[in-house]
Amino acid sequence: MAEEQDKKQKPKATLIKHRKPSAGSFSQEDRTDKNDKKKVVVVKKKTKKTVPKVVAKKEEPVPVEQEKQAVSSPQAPRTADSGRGTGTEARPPQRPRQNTHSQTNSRPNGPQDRRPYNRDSRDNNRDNRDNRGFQNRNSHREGGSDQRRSFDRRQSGPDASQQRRSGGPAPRRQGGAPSGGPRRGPSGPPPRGPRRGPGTAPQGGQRRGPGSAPAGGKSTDDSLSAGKKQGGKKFYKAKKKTAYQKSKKDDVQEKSFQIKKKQVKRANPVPKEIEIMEVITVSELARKMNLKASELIGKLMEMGMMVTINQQIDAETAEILASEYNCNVKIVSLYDETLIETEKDNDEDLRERPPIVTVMGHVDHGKTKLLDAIRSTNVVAGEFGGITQHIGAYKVKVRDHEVVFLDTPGHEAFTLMRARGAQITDIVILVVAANDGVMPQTIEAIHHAKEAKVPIIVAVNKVDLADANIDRVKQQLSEYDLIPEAWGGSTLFCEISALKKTGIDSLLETVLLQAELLELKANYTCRAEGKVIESKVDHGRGIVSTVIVQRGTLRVGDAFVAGVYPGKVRALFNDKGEKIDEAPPATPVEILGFTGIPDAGSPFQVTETERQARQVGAKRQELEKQGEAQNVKKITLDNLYDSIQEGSIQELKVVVKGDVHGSVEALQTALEKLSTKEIHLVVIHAAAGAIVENDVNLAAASNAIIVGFHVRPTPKAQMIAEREKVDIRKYNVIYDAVEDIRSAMEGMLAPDLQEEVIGTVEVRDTFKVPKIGVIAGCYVTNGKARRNALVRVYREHIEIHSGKISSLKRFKDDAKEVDAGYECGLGIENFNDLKVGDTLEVYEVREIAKKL
Ligand SMILES: Nc1nc2c(ncn2[C@@H]2O[C@H](COP(=O)(O)OP(=O)(O)OP(=O)(O)O)[C@@H](O)[C@H]2O)c(=O)[nH]1
Repeated sequence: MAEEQDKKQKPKATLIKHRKPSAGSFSQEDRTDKNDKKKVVVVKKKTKKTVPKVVAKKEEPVPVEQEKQAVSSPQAPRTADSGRGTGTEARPPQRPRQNTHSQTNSRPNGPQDRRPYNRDSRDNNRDNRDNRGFQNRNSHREGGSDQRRSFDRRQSGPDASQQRRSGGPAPRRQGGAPSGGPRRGPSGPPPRGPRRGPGTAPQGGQRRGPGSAPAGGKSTDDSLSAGKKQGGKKFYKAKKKTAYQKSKKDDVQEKSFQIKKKQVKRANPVPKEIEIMEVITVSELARKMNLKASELIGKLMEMGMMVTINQQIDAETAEILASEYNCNVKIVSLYDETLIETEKDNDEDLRERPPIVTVMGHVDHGKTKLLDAIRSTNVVAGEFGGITQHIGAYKVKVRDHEVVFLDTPGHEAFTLMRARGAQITDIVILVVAANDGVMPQTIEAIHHAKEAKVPIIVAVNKVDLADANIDRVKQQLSEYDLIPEAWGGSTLFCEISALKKTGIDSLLETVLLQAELLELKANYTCRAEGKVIESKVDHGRGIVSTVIVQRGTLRVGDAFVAGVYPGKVRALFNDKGEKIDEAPPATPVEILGFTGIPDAGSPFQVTETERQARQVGAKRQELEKQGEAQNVKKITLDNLYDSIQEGSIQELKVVVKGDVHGSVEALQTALEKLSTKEIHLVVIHAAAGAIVENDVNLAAASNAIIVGFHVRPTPKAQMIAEREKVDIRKYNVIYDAVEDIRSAMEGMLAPDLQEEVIGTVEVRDTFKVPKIGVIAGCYVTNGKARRNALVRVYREHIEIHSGKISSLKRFKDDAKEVDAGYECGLGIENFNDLKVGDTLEVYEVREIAKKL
C-alpha cells in the first residue's frame, strides 16, 4: 500500500522536476516553484489523510510547516488571501496563482484540448455570479480568472511555447480543471468518470492523459499518467472528496446566493396600494404588485383556486391576495372612465325636435311601398325632386315640421338596436294589410314596440283592395290592446293605400300629433350626441357611418367617440348626399373620420378634445375585452335563481314558440301560472313556428329566455342566440318545460343531463330496404353524425320525430361516425317516414354538473 502510494507520488515529484526547465529563465522562481509544487502535493495529500505521510517520506524537501499549514487549513487555497499568503513571500506573483490553481484543482490532468473551453465557461459563470456580490467566491474566483489569464498566456505566450517545445509540462496541466472540478463533483461528475477510477481515465479527456502520453515521465502528463496508473485510485478519491467538500460549500453558497437573489428581487417592493378594475388577470395583478405570477398562482392554489396566468380573478380575491403582502387594493371602475360627461340641459336650450319613426309590419303588407310613398309625396315632389336616398334614414317635411324615418327593415333595425341598448325610435308605424289582417309578424312587431314602450300608430294599408276589411283589422288588434279612439281606446289608426298614395298626409299628420303628445325636445347648443344606425366601408372614402344626432349640434372638426372608436369629423353629408357643415338634433347624417367600424346602435358622443376621445376610446376597448371575458350576464335558467336572490330581476320574461298554436297557448298559460310574489313570469311573445332571428332579438333586447316546444331555432337565430347569449330551451313535453322553469325559479334546477347537438344532417334521398325500412341518403352539413346517437327529425323546422340512429354507412361500409361535408346512409330506429328535405339534428345527452 505504502509502495503504491510512493509510486503514486513519484509522478508528482517528477512533475516538480520538470517544471524547472519550463520556468528556465526564472532561477529564483525555480525554488519557489519547487516549494509550490511540493505544496501542491501536500495539499492534495492533505485531502486524503493517508497520502501526506507518503509524501513526507518521499519528498524530503517538503517543509513540514507548510504541510502542517496545508493540513490545518485545507480550504486555504480556496481563498485568495490564503492562496497567495502561502506563496507571496517566496514566489513571484504569478506562481501563487498557479498554486491556488493547483490547490483548488480536483482533477489530475484535465483533457487539455477539450476542457479549456469548458473550464473557461465555468469560470465565466462563476465570475458572473461573483459579480452579483459574493465575497468568498470572489476571492476564490480571482484564482479562477487568474487561471484563465494564465491559460491565455500559456496558449499564446513565449513561455508556453517554450514549455511545449521543451516537452515541459504545460502549466495548465498542473492545475487541470481549476475550480470546475470540485463543482462538477457534487452536481454530477460524468457518471462514468469516478467509476473508472484511477486506472482508467475518469473522463474522455483524461483518457488521453495517462494513456497517450509518452512513457518518458518527463512531462506533467506523463508523471500524472504514471501516478494514475499506480495510485490513481487514491488520487481520485482525494479529488472526489475535495470535490465533494467544495461542492457542499458551493451548495451552501449557491443557496445563500439564491436567497440573496430573492432578496434582491424584493428590492422592488410590493406597492402599498394598487388600483384595479372589477376583474383583473393574474399576470396583470402580479405586474402591479411587482411579483411573479407563479407566486400568486401558488397563493391562489393555497386558497383552493386553480387559475392560470391569463385567467381573471375578481377584485375581492385580488384584495385577499394583496393583503398577504400588506398591499391595499383600490377598486376603480373602468366603466366610469369610459363615460363622457354629458352637458346639462337648461330649459332655455331646449327646443322642439322632429320625431324619429320606424315602420314595422308583416311581410308584404306594404312597408316599403309606404316609405316610398312618403318620400315621393314629401321629398321628391317637395323640395328636392327625384333625389335618390343615400342613407338608411331620411327627413321629410310635413307642413312646417320635419319627421325622420328610419328606412331600415323595421324589425331588425329596431330590435338589434334595442338589444344594444339604443332606443332611437320615438314612434312605430304598424302597417297591417286590410285584406290580410293581423299576421304573426304583426304580433311580433307589437311585442317589440310594447317592450320598448314606444307608441304605435296603426296604418291599415291596401284599403283600395276589394277584400279589404278594416273592421276586422281593428278587431284583431284590439286583442293586443290596440284599441282605436273611436272604440274608446287610445291608439291612432289611419287608413291608407301606399299604392295609390292615399291617406299618406293624414298619416303624417297623425305622426306629428303623436310627436306633440310626446313633447319631443332637444338641446341644440350642447356637444352632439346620437346613435350609429349603420356603418360601412366605402371604397375611396373609408369608414362611413350614418348617425342620428339626438341632441346638440354636430359640426365638422368635432372630436368624437362612437362605440369604442375615437374619431374626428372630416366631413358631413345629409340624407340626400349633400355636404353639410353641421347637423342639429334628429338629423340623420353620414360622417367621415372614424378609426374603426362602429356597430349599429353604438352611442356617438362628441368630446371636448381629441385627446379625450382617444383616451375614452382606449378605455372602452379595454372594457369591451373585459366584458367579453366576463360573458356579459344574460338571464338563463341556470342563473335565474341567483339573479332572483340578488334581486337583480323581479320579472322572468319568456318568449314561447311551439309547433302548433294550441300547444303554444297551453304552454303560455301553464308558464304564467308560475308567477310568485318574488318573481313575476311574463310571456312577452308567444307564437307558432320555428324560433327565428326576431324571437332571439326580442329576447336579447328584453333579457328574456326562449322556450321552444317541438321547435328549434333556425341557423341564423341560433347564431344570434350564441352571440347575444340568449338561453333557448327546447322541450317535447309541456310538463317538462313547466317543471324546469319552476325548478329554476325555486333555485332547484339541477341540469344533470344536458343535450349537446353534435351535428346536423340533411336528407337528400330515401331508399326502401326490404326488412330494414327506409334508409336516407344524407349529407352531413354540420358537426358529425354518429351511430347510436340520438336524433330529432325536423320538417320545416317543426319536430316530427325523435329517436336513435340505428344504422350509419359510408357507401357500403358501416361507419361509426361521418363528418361534416360527407354523404352517408342513415337509418332511424322504428321510423320510416323520412323525406327528402328533412333535417336531422344529431345530439347526445351528457351529464353536466349544476352551474352556480
Ligand atoms: N293594392 C295595393 N297593393 C299594395 C299596397 N301597398 C303595397 N302593395 C303591394 O304589396 C306588395 C308588397 O309591398 P311592399 O311594400 O314590398 O311590402 P313590404 O311590407 O315592404 O314587404 P317586405 O319588404 O317583403 O316585408 C307590392 O306588390 C305592393 O305593390 C296598397 O296600398 N295597395
